[in-house]
Amino acid sequence: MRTPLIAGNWKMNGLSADAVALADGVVQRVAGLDGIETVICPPFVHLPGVAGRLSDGIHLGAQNCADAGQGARTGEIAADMLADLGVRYVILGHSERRQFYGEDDATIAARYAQALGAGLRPILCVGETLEERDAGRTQAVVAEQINGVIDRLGSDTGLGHGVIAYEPVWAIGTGRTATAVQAQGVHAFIREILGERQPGLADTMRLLYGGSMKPANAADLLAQPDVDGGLIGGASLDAEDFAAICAAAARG
Ligand SMILES: O=C(CO)COP(=O)(O)O
Repeated sequence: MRTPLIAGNWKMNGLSADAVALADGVVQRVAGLDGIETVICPPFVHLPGVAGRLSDGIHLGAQNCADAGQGARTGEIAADMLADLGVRYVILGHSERRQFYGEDDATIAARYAQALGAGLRPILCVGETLEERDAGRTQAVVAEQINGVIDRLGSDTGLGHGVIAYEPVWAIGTGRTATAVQAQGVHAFIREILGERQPGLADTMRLLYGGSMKPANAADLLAQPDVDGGLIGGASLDAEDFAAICAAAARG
């Protein structure tokens, strides 16, 4: 039995007062929901402010962590610094990191290993561009992104207690969502890859869908057998919308 997980990726939004107000709004609406886990991932600088506002079942997440331990890495944040603030999850390999900051499988794997080492739960993001989907390469791209990390982690640790988020790039911030059938198809394929590469995790690892998930389409997506939750961007900036998605996950 996989507990549904709904994670809000606030991306690079909000000043400190906005972050606290949004966290309070989420806690107020989500705290009573049973049977789901909720994560909110504010920008780094708001982590301490938000940490003090959370309640049971609502965890703190970060949007990245460094590919090395503490030391000479200007501008980066080490995984143990995040754990020290009470962070439990960390988003890694988001398509915006891949696209705008050139993160590749090697750096993502190194970040993943750092996160596991600090006791964080990585949320590894994978997904194809529209061009890749149109060229029939969705499965190849997703397999390459997952295997690229597994190969570099080595077999001892593997993906550990991480989570995979399937986020088709063409659905992020576009209002264009993958249909429930499209999402389920890729999620089932990811479970097949896990079955081959990490058999112990194939049934237990949670697979999130991300890309224009909103209250109106959440129930349909979350009803799919291999969709265990969502990674929410735009709708996570509105406490009511985010809570409505959490409620859909709790009902499903
Ligand atoms: O990138 C996302 C979450 O990480 C999805 O963003 P949107 O929900 O705004 O499409």
